[in-house]
Amino acid sequence: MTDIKDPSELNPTVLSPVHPEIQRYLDDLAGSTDTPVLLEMEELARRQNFPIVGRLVGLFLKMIAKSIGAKRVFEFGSGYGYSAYWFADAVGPEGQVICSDADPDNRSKAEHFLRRAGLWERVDFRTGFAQSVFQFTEGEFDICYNDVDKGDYPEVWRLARGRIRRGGLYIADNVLWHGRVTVENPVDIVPGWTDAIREHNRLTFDDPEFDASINPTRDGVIVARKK
Ligand SMILES: C[S@@+](CC[C@H](N)C(=O)[O-])C[C@H]1O[C@@H](n2cnc3c(N)ncnc32)[C@H](O)[C@@H]1O
Repeated sequence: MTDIKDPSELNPTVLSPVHPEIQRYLDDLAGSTDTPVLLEMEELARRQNFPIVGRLVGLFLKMIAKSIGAKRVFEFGSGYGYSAYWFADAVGPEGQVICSDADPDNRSKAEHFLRRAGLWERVDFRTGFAQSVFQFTEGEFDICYNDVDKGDYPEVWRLARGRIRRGGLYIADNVLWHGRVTVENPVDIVPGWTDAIREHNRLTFDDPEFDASINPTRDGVIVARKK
């Protein structure tokens, strides 16, 4: 999959939806949720410049997953399990989070972290192309979560939307793409990604079977509830 650096280093047009002082305040509040495993996962992201969702979005994912009583979650693009940590926490001991990632090394790291957090038993981590893994996985989901390469966002939305139960959620990260979605000719990390995200957001908002909204935390998280 495409190896991305921090987009803010690569694009002079990037915008943060949250003022830095407010961001610091929110980060400070969220510090009360520290655990040794979370701190290690976040430190690894900093060291390797790996794009995890971060603490505030993690807390948000856990809260909305719990609020609909989610028990079965599919993740497209799991990295080394940081977002899965929050979903696995939310689904409880009877629940399951099916993770997918192209890089087998990410699976090993996820096992290392999530086992220590007592969450690995709730995770079924499958290595491969996420869209194929999904097509080989049967059944409906309470939540489908999309965090793959951004050019694939419209495809993932089209795949996922029909397999979410009524009252279930479609969630995708990075839907503001560091502000590029607002710029006419953005400097893109990979040509076409901004247009793909715009198409994805439009498709999601315009779908009559879903109610959609964007939480502008970090890089924007879209949440669409199936009616
Ligand atoms: C943004 S990171 C995921 C971060 C993770 N959701 C988190 O917050 O901890 C994207 C990951 O998805 C993987 N990836 C991207 N596109 C993929 C695809 N189509 N199929 C499988 N893996 C993919 C990349 O290798 C990378 O590990």
